[in-house]
Amino acid sequence: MTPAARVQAAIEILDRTIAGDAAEKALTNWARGARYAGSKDRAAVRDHVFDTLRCWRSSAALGGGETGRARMIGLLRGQGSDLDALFSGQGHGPTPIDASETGRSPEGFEAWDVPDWIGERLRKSLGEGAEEVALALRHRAPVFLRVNLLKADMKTAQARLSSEGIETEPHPLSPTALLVTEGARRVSNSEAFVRGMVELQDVASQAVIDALPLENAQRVLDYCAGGGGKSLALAARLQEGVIHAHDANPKRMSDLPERARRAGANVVTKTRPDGLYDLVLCDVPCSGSGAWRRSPEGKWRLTAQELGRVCETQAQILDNCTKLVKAGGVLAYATCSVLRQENHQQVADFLDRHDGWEKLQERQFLPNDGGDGFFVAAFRREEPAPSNH
Ligand SMILES: C[S@@+](CC[C@H](N)C(=O)[O-])C[C@H]1O[C@@H](n2cnc3c(N)ncnc32)[C@H](O)[C@@H]1O
Repeated sequence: MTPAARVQAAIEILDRTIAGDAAEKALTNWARGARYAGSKDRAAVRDHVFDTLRCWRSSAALGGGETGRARMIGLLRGQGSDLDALFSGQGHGPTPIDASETGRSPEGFEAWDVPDWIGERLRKSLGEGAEEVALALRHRAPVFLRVNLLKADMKTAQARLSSEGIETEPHPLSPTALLVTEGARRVSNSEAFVRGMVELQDVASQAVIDALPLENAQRVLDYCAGGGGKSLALAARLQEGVIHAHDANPKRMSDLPERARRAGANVVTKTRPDGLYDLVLCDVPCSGSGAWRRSPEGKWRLTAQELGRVCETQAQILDNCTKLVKAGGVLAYATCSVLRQENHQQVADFLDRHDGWEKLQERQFLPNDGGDGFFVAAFRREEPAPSNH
């Protein structure tokens, strides 16, 4: 496909998303009907679509309209691309741009590429830092790997990846993280990956696990395990002992036993928690605002009501999990959000609702630190006072 034909394909896919299809579905349907498209074409079309979704408001302003075509013009205009070459009307490319498609500079929250109400929440949550975070979320997320210390050390994993054309460098946010600088698309078929030496995992997600006080922990519960990314990272940090992985929707854990086998990790899936634990991690459902670089549609779909509902679920999960922690044990709370309401506010509300818990730490990671936006907090359950009898 020519660069212009890729742009035309992206325009059609964006129009499908405007009509209501999820972008992934629209991309899959397009790829099924486009047998002529090679892997590089598919990757380029996908990049156009997701770049536009990240910059949905600014691209509409710059492109002078709300259609797939207008947004694509706006995106490319903002990137400084040669619009005349791409919109020449030749071959399978889009028709030339006419005088009505001029556009204007985006302003205020339009330029931040967030809905107004989210812009306000970001300001309340992050103050002066809000704009930098919003602007970071307009860009593609880097690819990070976690070196699985159960199978390899950092140097061995890096050398192995390099021999397969995947270049990496360590990242200061986590001692197990490698930033992929070349060959990211080769990772999932590489020997290093297939043999469990590395996992795909965001650096801040790794840093959340690094932050947990796991010394002396024998029994650990990952209460919202999902696909199990954090369960596997927990298992790699735990010297001895077992990780129980649980999820309200157990189907989400269906690949976890195979992933754990490949990683050599002691992770057992559980439909119900089993007894009391030294540490319970609640990696709760959230707005996903810290990960909007990867899932940009969430940025435009989230509503204030939905955020309110998610916050209620987060508080309920924390409350339920208090019953699962041993005296002296730790309850940990994590989100991939940058919104105060889901993070510091939940911590403050939890401490208001529950006696007998001491806050050990809370930390916010921001997308401009390199990884996704994440938040982690930990509370220790106080030991009962010794009786005088
Ligand atoms: C943020 S995701 C977990 C991601 C996962 N820990 C990882 O690192 O890959 C949140 C998970 O919580 C689960 N969940 C939602 N409500 C829950 C509840 N009330 N109890 C337990 N899990 C719940 C969802 O099914 C989802 O898999």
